[in-house]
Formats: sequence, structure tokens, C-alpha cells
Amino acid sequence: MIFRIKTYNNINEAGLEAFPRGLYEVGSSIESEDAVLVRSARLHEQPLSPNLKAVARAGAGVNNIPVDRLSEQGIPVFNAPGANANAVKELVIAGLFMGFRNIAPALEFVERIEGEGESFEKAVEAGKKRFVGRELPGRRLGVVGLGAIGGQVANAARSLGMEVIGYDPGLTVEHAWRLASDVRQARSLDELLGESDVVSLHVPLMDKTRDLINERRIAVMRPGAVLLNFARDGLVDREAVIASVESEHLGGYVTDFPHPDLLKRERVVALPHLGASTGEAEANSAVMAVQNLRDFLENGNIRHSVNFPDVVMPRTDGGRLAVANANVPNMVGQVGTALAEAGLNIVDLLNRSQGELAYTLVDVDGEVPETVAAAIEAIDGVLKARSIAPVSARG
Ligand SMILES: NC(=O)c1ccc[n+]([C@@H]2O[C@H](COP(=O)([O-])OP(=O)(O)OC[C@H]3O[C@@H](n4cnc5c(N)ncnc54)[C@H](O)[C@@H]3O)[C@@H](O)[C@H]2O)c1
Ligand SMILES: O=C(O)[C@H](O)COP(=O)(O)O
Repeated sequence: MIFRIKTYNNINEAGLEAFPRGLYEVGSSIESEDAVLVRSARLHEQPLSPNLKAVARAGAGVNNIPVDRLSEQGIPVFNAPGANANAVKELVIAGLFMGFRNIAPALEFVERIEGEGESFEKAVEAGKKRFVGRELPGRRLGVVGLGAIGGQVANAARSLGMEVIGYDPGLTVEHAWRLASDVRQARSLDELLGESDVVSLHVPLMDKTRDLINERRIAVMRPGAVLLNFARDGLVDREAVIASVESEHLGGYVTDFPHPDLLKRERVVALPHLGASTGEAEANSAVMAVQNLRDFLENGNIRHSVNFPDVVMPRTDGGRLAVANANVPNMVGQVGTALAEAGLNIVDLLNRSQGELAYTLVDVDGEVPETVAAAIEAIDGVLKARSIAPVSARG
């Protein structure tokens, strides 16, 4: 079997090379694809191949992918958690300095100085007073979302002498372990906003987080506070942010998501979505996304999916059935009965559920015929059923 992978955007070569030739065809013009590999391209309006089995995001955010629609069809969406976190952290720290030291307007000022020699130097010295900044030690950074990126930003700010307060009601134990012990926990977003000199957003864009920073919340922020948004444009009410910067309640807005309305404004800095644009981050993200995709296509294993639980089972000698289904009673029972009726003995089985979805891997002592997989897929509540050949049968 050859797996067909359709790529969107520039996927780093290190990831593309991780697809073994002979087992994969990969490219931007592939049709009838088994899987999609994407960065930020918007897939919501793209037609989905009837063969589609998985979508992998070589990066963190999945708001460009129709996750709900894919979930309804039993199709996992993978991402690459943490793979680009260091790159984003570094740019956020640069953004912090930009916000506090007026670096962007100062550079622009220097570019415009005319003259040479002494007159040039005089213009430099005369002009610099317009760009007097503020230092970071002792100031408080509020980090909204303490996941892979927010956690690294919090720790880096601590090492710059800042106090850090964080807000993340869904903080995982794994991320909590990595956090500097003196990062203080805010009990609410408003508490964080009211106590911070700088606020940095590191949450995914979802219905629940759209316009998270709106007019009311900006009013809660300290006068002169700087807002950093390296997460997503839709997390802030842009008009409210602009109005607040103009009225000098907000001391600045530094973002990775430019928009015409943000340009040529004092105390606003907009970068061209550069957070994950380092060679290292692009390679890490592509390799992790390809690893996720390959393990799913070749073995049915699920790791780092945003809509399915982790389901990983070592391969046995025989074939495997991978079933995505609605999380309702008696699904595993019906799958087992169908396999028994086909004369297949179950060697190993793993079932996990998450929300409305469940996923089951069943290893058998033979190979699951396509007709049996198709009959199982026709069971009410089964979304996808796929027969996976024994490892020894791979080309
Ligand atoms: N600028 C860039 O190039 C760039 C690069 C990578 C990621 N991002 C953006 O950053 C986001 C975060 O990435 P990550 O790798 O840290 O993801 P992550 O999943 O590791 O962390 C996100 C954290 O946000 C928390 N969260 C969710 N809703 C929240 C809320 N309402 N309030 C507070 N916390 C909340 C979650 O519990 C989680 O801990 C991505 O979703 C993406 O949109 C941007
Ligand atoms: O969510 C992400 O990982 C970032 O926004 C990076 O997007 P990119 O892969 O298009 O640079």
C-alpha cells in the first residue's frame, strides 16, 4: 500500500524526508489523499478527500482546521505540541523588549536621520530622548495560558528579574512541573489583568477564547500596561485594543498578527507571524507531525491528537483493526462479535475514549479482510474502521 500525503504550505525538508519512499507519495498536487500535512493554510473551505484518514498540523494552533467536522467523520487531527515553543518564547521576549524600549520607532527614527558626521551624531543624541524606555526587573508579567509556550515565557521572564503571575484553568501536571516555583497563580483572568504591567497571551483560538481581551477586560488592565499577542489575532477585540492604545490607557500592543488597521500607529508593533519561523522550529514541528502521521497510518496508533485520546499499542505479529466510533455502550462488543464471526481471534485490544469519541485497536491472529472492516464500519455508531496489514507484509 502506498499512502498519499497532500501538503499545504512549505513543510520543512526534515519532515518530508521522514516519509520513506516506496511507502509514501508526498506533494502539494496529490489527489485522493490519505492524509493532509499542513501549517497555517485554512482548510475549512477545502474539499476533503473521500480517502482522508488523518490531518497533521506541523505546528501548534489548529484553528485553521475544521476539527469538529473531521471528528464527526472519525478523522484524527494531530499537532506538534511544544515543537516550536522555544522559537515563540524567544520572539515574545523580543516583543517584551520592543514594548518597553521603543525599539521599533527608534529604528525608524535612525533610518530617517539625514546628514553626516557631527550633524548626524547631534541628531542622534537630540532625538533619543523621545525613546526613553522602562526596565523589566520588578515589573509583573501576566501569562494567560501556561502550556508549552506560556510556561517557557513565564520562566524566561523570571530569569529577567520580572515577577510572573499566570492564569490557566486547564494547566496540566506536566506543564506545572516545568514552571518556575515562584510563578504565582491568578484565580481569575481579571485578577491577572488588574495586577500585570505586561500581559502575554498563549491560549488557543476557540469559540471560548475569541475576543478574550475585549473592551471590558482592557479597562481592567493597569494604565500603561503592554499587551503581547503572539497567539492569535482573534483572541483580542482589535478595535478595542487600538482605541485603548490611542487613548494611552494601554501602553502598547505588540503582536505577531498584523492587520491594516494596526499599521503606522504609535506604540503598536506588528510582526508578520514569525513566531515559529526558525529553521529549528520548522524542522521540529514537521518531524513531529510526520512521526504522528506515520504511526497512525502504518500502525493505527494515536499520539498528540487534538480530538482523540492517545491510543498506542505495540504491534503483534498479525494484522490490526483500528476503529473510531461514537463513545456509546456496546461498540467494542459489536466489533468483537464481527471479528469472531469472521473467524478472527483477538490477540490484544486497547480502547480509550475522550468526550464524544472513542478509539479501539484490535490485534488479531490473522489479517482483517477489507470486507470485514467495511462491515464493521457499517455498524451504527462506527465512524471509521481500517484494516492495517501485519508489519511483515509492508513493502
Ligand atoms: N506566533 C506563532 O507563530 C505561534 C506559534 C505557535 C503557537 N502559537 C499559538 O499559541 C497557542 C498556544 O500554543 P502552545 O503550544 O503553548 O499550546 P498548549 O496547548 O501547550 O498551551 C495552551 C494552554 O492554554 C490554556 N488555556 C486554554 N484556554 C484558556 C483560557 N481561556 N484561559 C487560560 N488558559 C487557557 C490550556 O489549558 C493550555 O495549557 C497556539 O494555540 C497557537 O495559536 C502561535
Ligand atoms: O500555531 C503555530 O504553530 C504557529 O502559528 C506557527 O504557524 P506556521 O507554521 O504557519 O509558522
